[in-house]
Amino acid sequence: MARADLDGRSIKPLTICMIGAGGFIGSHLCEKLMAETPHKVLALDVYSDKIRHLLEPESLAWAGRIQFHRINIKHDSRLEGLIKMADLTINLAAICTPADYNTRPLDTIYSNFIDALPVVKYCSENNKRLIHFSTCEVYGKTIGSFLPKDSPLRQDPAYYVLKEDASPCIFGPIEKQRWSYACAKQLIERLIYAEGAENGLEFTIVRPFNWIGPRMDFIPGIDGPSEGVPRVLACFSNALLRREQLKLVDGGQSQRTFIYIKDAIEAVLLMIENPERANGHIFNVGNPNNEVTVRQLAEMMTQIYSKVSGEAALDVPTIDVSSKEFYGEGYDDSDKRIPDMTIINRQLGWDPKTSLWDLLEATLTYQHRTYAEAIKKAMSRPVASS
Ligand SMILES: NC(=O)c1ccc[n+]([C@@H]2O[C@H](COP(=O)([O-])OP(=O)(O)OC[C@H]3O[C@@H](n4cnc5c(N)ncnc54)[C@H](O)[C@@H]3O)[C@@H](O)[C@H]2O)c1
Ligand SMILES: O=C(O)[C@H]1O[C@H](OP(=O)(O)OP(=O)(O)OC[C@H]2O[C@@H](n3ccc(=O)[nH]c3=O)[C@H](O)[C@@H]2O)[C@H](O)[C@@H](O)[C@@H]1O
Repeated sequence: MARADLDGRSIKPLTICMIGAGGFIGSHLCEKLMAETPHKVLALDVYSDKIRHLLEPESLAWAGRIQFHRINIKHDSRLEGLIKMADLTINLAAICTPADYNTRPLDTIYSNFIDALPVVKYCSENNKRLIHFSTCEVYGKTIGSFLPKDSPLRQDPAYYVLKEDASPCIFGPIEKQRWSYACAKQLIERLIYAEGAENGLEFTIVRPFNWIGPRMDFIPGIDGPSEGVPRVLACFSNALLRREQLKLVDGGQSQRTFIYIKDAIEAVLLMIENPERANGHIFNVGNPNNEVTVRQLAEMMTQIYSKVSGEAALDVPTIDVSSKEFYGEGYDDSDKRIPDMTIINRQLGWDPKTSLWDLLEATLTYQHRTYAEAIKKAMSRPVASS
């Protein structure tokens, strides 16, 4: 049966240039596009491990519809040609782990702003549609966080719900280099918006709110550097797999809404296949029903991992650490992130489905199956003597 868009028109097969296709979100998007659509993907990245199962063997049902190009977009003259060959470019490439923002601020700013510039330019000059991945971090802190602790207004959604077309972007001072990422993302959003306004670029900007699931980041010492600090899902998974305490930064009081990657990818597919409804828009993509403090997240993950692995949890499963100890000088944090869903709901009729419990159970089952043996082996190896 021919695929139809939300307005009943049949969808023509597209060629998509996906930059950063080998990452967490890219791997899920490629999987969905191969399994459920006729679209072709030119997959650009410096790594391909997370999409290897889609590239080999050549007998796969979608062979010929996905092509990997090992390209660093910082310096590769093939970029423009690949964008020209495609109907649509999706840019996911970025440094996007908070441990880097204050320790490698230059790399962070270059990656999120400077390196994205040619992509925007080539799309604009060649009249190609662009879906660019920004972040919910562009909202920074909530207005409510500046009110007195006991102010009743803190409970009023007007002071914390984050709306694409109304909320301000509130970052800390320059010396808090945590905001280097958010600020670079904000500027590239403004540039894309301006290309749309002045030069007619067809664009959609996505602001993900803590998408999580299998293949997110890496487990230090197993499929990433031992000293590396991934995002919270992988940090907590790593501690659970090693039977270590989960570290709560500054007491784990910050709040987040987590969304299952598979729900979020449905929203991206709707954007891809409904350009008339998605062009010119900025979309929050999150799950406002899945809010927890980081401490609650740690408690839930501990309980679920115990169920999944059959191992009893530690007597004291968490430990408090200061942000300076954990991330170093210049760290700062978003206090609360509730996405307003009005625009995506109106334009694309999309809503998230999966509860936090269910998504953590699916994800931790994957983590256990994928890493438990490798961790056991690594931990039983004698430490090399100097
Ligand atoms: N996962 C989330 O919840 C989340 C939240 C907010 C924003 N985002 C944004 O979504 C995008 C994708 O995030 P992700 O979670 O998949 O991250 P990821 O780190 O898993 O994926 C990014 C990919 O981009 C590639 N890349 C980076 N620089 C490159 C370069 N110069 N040339 C070629 N490839 C390059 C990396 O190798 C990596 O595979 C990023 O822009 C990120 O800022 C993600
Ligand atoms: O995912 C998003 O929507 C955006 O937010 C993330 O930022 P953040 O949520 O702060 O990063 P996480 O590593 O997921 O941390 C969440 C919270 O857990 C805390 N944390 C993290 C790791 C840990 O071991 N312990 C711990 O308490 C952090 O301090 C933070 O308050 C990242 O910046 C991006 O991937 C993305 O743009």
